[in-house]
Parts: sequence; structure tokens; C-alpha cells
Amino acid sequence: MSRPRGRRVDPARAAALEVLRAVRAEDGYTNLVLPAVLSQHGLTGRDAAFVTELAAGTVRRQATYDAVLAACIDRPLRKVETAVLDALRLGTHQLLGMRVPAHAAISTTVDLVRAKVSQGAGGFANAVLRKVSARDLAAWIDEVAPSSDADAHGHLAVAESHPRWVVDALASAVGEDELAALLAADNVPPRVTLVARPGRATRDELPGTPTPYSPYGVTLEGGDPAAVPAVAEGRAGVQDEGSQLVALALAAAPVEGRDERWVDLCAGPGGKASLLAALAAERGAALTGVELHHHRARLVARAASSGGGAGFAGVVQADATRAPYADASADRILLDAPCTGLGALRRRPEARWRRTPGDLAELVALQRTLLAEAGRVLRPGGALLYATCSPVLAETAEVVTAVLGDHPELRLDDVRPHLPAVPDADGPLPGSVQLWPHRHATDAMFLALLRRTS
Ligand SMILES: C[S@@+](CC[C@H](N)C(=O)[O-])C[C@H]1O[C@@H](n2cnc3c(N)ncnc32)[C@H](O)[C@@H]1O
Repeated sequence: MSRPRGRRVDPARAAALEVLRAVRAEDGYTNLVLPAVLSQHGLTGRDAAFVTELAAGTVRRQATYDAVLAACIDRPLRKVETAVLDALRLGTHQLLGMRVPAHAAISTTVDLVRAKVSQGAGGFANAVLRKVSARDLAAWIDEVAPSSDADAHGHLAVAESHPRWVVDALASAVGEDELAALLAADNVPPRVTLVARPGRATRDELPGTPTPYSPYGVTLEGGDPAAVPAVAEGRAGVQDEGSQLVALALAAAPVEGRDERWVDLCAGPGGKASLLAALAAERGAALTGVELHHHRARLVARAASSGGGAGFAGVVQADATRAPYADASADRILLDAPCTGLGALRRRPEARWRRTPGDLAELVALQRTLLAEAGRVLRPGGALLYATCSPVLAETAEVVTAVLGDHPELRLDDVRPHLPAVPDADGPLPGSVQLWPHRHATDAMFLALLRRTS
């Protein structure tokens, strides 16, 4: 295929290529880089939606596409110039994952490579993408993935584009029968869910469909959530239904006696703290948000002030492994611990490629220290909710079991009665809850309720 020099590059593809570069080379987050690049290129509406699918879908499906590209290129992918490889991944996503006609997917990628890299690289891209276009996605997966019979997890790692260690870890949590459904759900970007903060907004004033489990949520069909007046005024916010349920479960758990001092020990950026504070305000209690990192503590403070401050006692920048509270001083505690986030892969396209088994080991040590410290601050008769947006057993059941083993004054309680509307959510420990994207259309939040006996 020969192309005239200087042919116009499609702005949507150029924008998507910029997003891939920033995510790869600058450790950017797809969801943060995208709005900036879209606005630089003046792309809105359908064009913006196309770039979003192009970039986020390519990042998400990278393992599948790299396996296909490796079969079409006669040298290792690491020897392909990175800008060319990014463009080839974009072209492959258009060919195998979007309904872009082959001639358009190939010619626009070739133009992009010629404009951004070199004429010669354009010829290479053309030859590779012609090979990619010879099969559809299912046929390519048959060709390049290990067979399911010989290596079930290896097959899913390629077919559903997850790192092998993540497939193994998720399999231990969800079981083999539902593993493929879970991994497939991770590849579907979720609809935006809003929360109407109680006492400040009602969900009747929000657009969208009521969520099935949280009485405060709605799911939007599309559109910009920031354009919803209650969101712009801080009376409502964007929040996954699973996160809403975490806050609601803690608020619903009965406590004996005083119920005034609520603490969120890992509060940034403040989503659950905002919902908890609204619930606290309704019953004369107040929540303090604790957060280690300055910029995240500021986000919590901003969330508190945009809601008028009701229900917030304050925001403290501190290390919750040495929480600035006396023993047995808090009535309700949320410990929404830093975790791998492997339960929220739907909304973070690059997260699965960034996490390592080494991160998991570090996080587990931190989670255990934080939970033991939360147990120290909890008063007998109060309620402590441990939550993660990861279903990985090392971060959920194993952390709770280890801390209970070291602290006989703590015991596990049943959190399920406080989430009565949620079916099929039994967690890995008696009385714990595990939500799932493929079952509940939420992030895979884990919840365990702890009590202190003395
Ligand atoms: C899972 S996020 C919390 C999300 C938050 N609950 C929400 O709904 O918006 C965990 C938070 O813990 C913070 N964190 C990490 N280590 C901490 C520590 N030692 N003390 C306090 N906060 C910490 C992280 O910066 C992060 O903001």
C-alpha cells in the first residue's frame, strides 16, 4: 500500500496514541490522562467516546493483543519501537475489539505511524496489521493462547487479558467455575453510579436508574456526571454501589451505648467518608477522616466542605498505623485499607499491569498493622468494618484471621444482616461479605465486621 506523504492524521487516533504513550512512559492513569488529551485536541461527544474506547480498550486488552502481534512479527515485541508498538496495539483493538472496518483501521494506523515515526515504519505497520486482519478475535485466541485443557489459567490470561499471577489469585478467591465470568466482567467498563448523600439530596432528583442494593444510588445511562446539579453542589457524588454498601453496612451495624465518634482511618479521597458523614449527621454523630498523604487529605477536606461540613468532625493528616487516638475511644471505625485494587479493574484499565506480587506482600503487612491499630482504637461495644476493593484472599480472609489470632480481644461478627438486600454475597470467612462485578455489577469489595470484647 503506498500513501502520499503528509496525509492528514486522524485526530482521534493521534489522541489515543498520546494517551497510550503517557500511560506507558509516564506511569499515567488512563482515566486522568484521557480528559486532558481530549481537551487539548478539542474532542467532545462521539469523538471523545471513540477515543476513550480506543485508548482504554487497548490498555485493558494489551495481553491479548500482544500475543496476536507476537504471532505476526518475526522479532520479539520488545525490539519493536515503542511508538510503533503502541500504534499497532491501537490498530489491533480496532480490528479485533471494535467494529472499525479493516481498511479504515489499517490505513489510519499506517498514516499515524508515518506521521509520528517514519515512512518505513508505516510499511511495517501495514504488513503487520494485514496479518492481524486475517482472523477474528476468537480465531486468534484459539491460535495464540494455551489450550484450556492443558493450562486453563494460562488460556484465560491471554483470552481475558490479565497477568497470570492475577488470574491465579482471583481463581483462589472466586473459584474455577466463575473465574472466566469474573475476568470477562473486568473487561467491561462500568456505568457511572451516583450516590445521593442522605439529608442533602434524594435519589429522585438524580437522573438514571435506581441501584438494586443501595437505597441512595442511581446508575447513569451516559452523560457527564459533573453536569448533574446535585453533583456540582456536592450533595451527591460519583460512587460505585459496592463502596456505598461498605459505608451503609458500617452505619447499620448496632453499637452498644454511645454512638458519636466515628473515624475513617484511610479516608482519601473521601467517597465513603462523605456518605458516612451524611449518615452520621442524621443521628447527631460526627466523623473524622484520617489520611496519610497530604494531597489525598486535602481531597477529603474538600469533600467535607462541599457537603457543608455537616457530619464531619475534621480531617487529620496522620499515619493510621499509629493513629492519633486513645485506646478504646471510637464508636465506629471504617478501615478501608490500601490494597491491590484487583477488585476494581473495570474502572482502572492499566491497574492490572502495574501491580506485582511484591506489592501484595507489602500491602498485606500494612493491612495487618492498620487493622490491629484500628482494633486498639475501637471501644468495646463499638463496630469496626474492615474493607478492601480486592477479593484476593491474602488481603481479605488471611489479614483478618491473622489479626484475630494475635488479638484475642477482637472477634468477627456477622455483617450480612446489615446488607439484607444483597444476594449471593457470602465472603470467605463466616459472616463476611464479598461482592463481585460479575454477580452484583459492583467492584469486588470485601467486608468484615469486627467487635472488641474487652
Ligand atoms: C482504599 S483507599 C481509601 C478510599 C476511601 N475510603 C474512599 O472511599 O474514598 C486507601 C487510602 O489509605 C491511604 N493510606 C495508606 N496508608 C495509610 C496510612 N498508613 N495511614 C492512613 N492512610 C493511609 C491511602 O493514601 C488511600 O488514600
